[in-house]
Amino acid sequence: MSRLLLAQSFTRRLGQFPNQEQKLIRDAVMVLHLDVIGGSLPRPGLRWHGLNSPDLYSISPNMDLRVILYHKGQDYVVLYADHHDGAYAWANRRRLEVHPYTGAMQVVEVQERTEVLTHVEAATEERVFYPYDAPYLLQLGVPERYVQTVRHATSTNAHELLELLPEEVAERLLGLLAGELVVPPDAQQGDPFSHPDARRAFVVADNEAELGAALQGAWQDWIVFLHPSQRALVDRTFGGAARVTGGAGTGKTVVALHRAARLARAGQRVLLTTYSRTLGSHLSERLVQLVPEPEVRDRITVRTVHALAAQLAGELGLPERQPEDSPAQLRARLERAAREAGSALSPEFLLAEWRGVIEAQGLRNWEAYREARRTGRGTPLGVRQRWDVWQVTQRFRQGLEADGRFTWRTMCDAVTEALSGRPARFDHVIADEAQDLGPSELRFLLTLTGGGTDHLLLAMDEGQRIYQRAFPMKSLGLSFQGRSARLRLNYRTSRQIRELADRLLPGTLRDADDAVEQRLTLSRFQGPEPEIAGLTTPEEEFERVGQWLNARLQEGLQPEEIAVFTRHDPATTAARLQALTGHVTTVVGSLEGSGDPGKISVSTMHRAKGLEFRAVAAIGMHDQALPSAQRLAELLDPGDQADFLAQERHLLYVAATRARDHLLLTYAGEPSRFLTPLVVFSRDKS
Ligand SMILES: Nc1ncnc2c1ncn2[C@@H]1O[C@H](COP(=O)(O)OP(=O)(O)OP(=O)(O)O)[C@@H](O)[C@H]1O
Repeated sequence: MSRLLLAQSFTRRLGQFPNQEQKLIRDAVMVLHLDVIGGSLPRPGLRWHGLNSPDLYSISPNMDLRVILYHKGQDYVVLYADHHDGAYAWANRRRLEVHPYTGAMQVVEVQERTEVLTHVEAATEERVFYPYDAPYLLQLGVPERYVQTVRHATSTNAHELLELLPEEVAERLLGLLAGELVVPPDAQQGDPFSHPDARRAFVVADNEAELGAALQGAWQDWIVFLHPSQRALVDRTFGGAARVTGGAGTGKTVVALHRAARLARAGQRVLLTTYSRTLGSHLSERLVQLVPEPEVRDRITVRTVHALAAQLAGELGLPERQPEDSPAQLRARLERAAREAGSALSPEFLLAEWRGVIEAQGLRNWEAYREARRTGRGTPLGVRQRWDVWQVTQRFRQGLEADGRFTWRTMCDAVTEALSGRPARFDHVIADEAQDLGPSELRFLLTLTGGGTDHLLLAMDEGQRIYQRAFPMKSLGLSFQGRSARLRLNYRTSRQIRELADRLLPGTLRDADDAVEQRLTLSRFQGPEPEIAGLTTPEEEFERVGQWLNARLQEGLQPEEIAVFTRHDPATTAARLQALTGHVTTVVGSLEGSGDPGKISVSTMHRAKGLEFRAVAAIGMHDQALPSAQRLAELLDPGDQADFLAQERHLLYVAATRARDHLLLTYAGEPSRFLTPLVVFSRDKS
């Protein structure tokens, strides 16, 4: 029986047409579906037409539009749509081939670049894949016609070559570049479209309703076309706590969502959690799209760690208290406690000791603190000084309790204690942005599950740690040996923006457990070069950002597709930009209204986490603001300073990688020290 499949290259392209053209294309595909399923040939009105490339055909929704199809035997695959010339140019460069080893159907790009790459082989340059023999590369899914080209690729052209290859193959080769052992996928006989590699690129439209939904845009890429390495993480039984890592935009949140959905469909109780409120609401919205069945969604609780701790504190009957967690509030309290205890220790030092050692390790008595390891703290402390710290922090703790207050971590600790010995609340906990969860939060999450198989999955990126000092997970008894995977394909950010942002971080990151990660990633599309603008005065800087925003809007971007981030004071930034551009409406602070039609989002860089926009401007990136000079001046301990600087650097990485197509970074006066190497990089490039 005949069947109709849709390729990701088609669904992705369809969304880019204006509504009227989308409708024409949709109608033509629906008609084709009727004919195909009915067992007849495409009706003459579709103007079915064979092309030069083997097994490729076109149909014509009107005089100009063309839909490109593959047809062989019983299979019809809708591959692409475009205006006349664009469609045929696309088809001329494409072949659909069953891979001779894996058995998966692949869309292979054939074009002059392949030949160019074979010839640019410079005698002096190392050929990065040369150590791997042709049969192994073939087993990895490299299309046969590319095997020799891959073997001759050099470090200069390897990335360009990877962009031409099917995504799953590119990701495996990136793994080789990162020095990993890459296991070939299973070879599969039979239906070439059902191989896991092919399910990345093609989906069968089983019935008319499903096809209709797909064509209306309900089949979003991240819902339907999971990448094989994402799917493997969604489906895998880990047999213990597991971790998925990956740079910004590599689909960690998507994996977390799909895994939650899969487990809930199997009848399990799942907690899907994260640190920040903005990401929490983003997760809820996406879950509704991914899981239409309310009875399945009911088994998934989406809540931030702190909101859940507060809710459980209420349910468990713990004394009612209010959060008090801002550094300024806590410093003021510590200052008071030090005065009362007659201690000369600075509030800043005490706060770092409280946060980084006492709270972090959940220390409840003097003996434990006296013996505690103070990893990462720069100033050594003798017993006498430790006693001094302990006296002050105990006073501080009692003061908080007496005033009916809690810090979020003491709240998590209290709930963890109250939960001990009670039945597990969830079968699985999946935590996104887990690099920002501290030991108290993780201990709390661990007590929520019964510790069964797959009880915990952490999705995280060391390079985006902006709140939390790194700490060894093994101190909580967590090890991810053999249960850790890294995602390498960036779906969000253009190559140009990612390359710039990647320069903010070292190529290799080491976490507090001494696990080393190569950060190599690959973007799937290209875009305009990001801009860095150095101005003389803040007025000129605002002027420049205003012009840039206007230009984006004139290009056709919707205001809700644009965001402006700033280190401090988004309210003022929003007001000034609105006054300058006239038509900009602002959403300030919490970003809760982000994505509202007609509004450009303006927020702090901290609130940017987990979000994405087509265009992003980061304003005020001068050296007094980033790193925050005021906060830096308060830190006396070298360990605290190093931590703070790393977090501020990560903040710029987070802000820059929210952008999909357009990025502008501006400063007036002296550029941020983190920006300087990027300025040099962009200058060299242009
Ligand atoms: N398999 C896929 N196919 C197409 N798009 C995808 C796929 N997986 C993820 N995406 C898209 O890529 C973007 C980034 O995904 P996601 O937010 O999951 O990444 P992330 O690794 O959690 O990013 P960050 O760490 O920066 O928050 C999203 O727009 C998502 O829809």
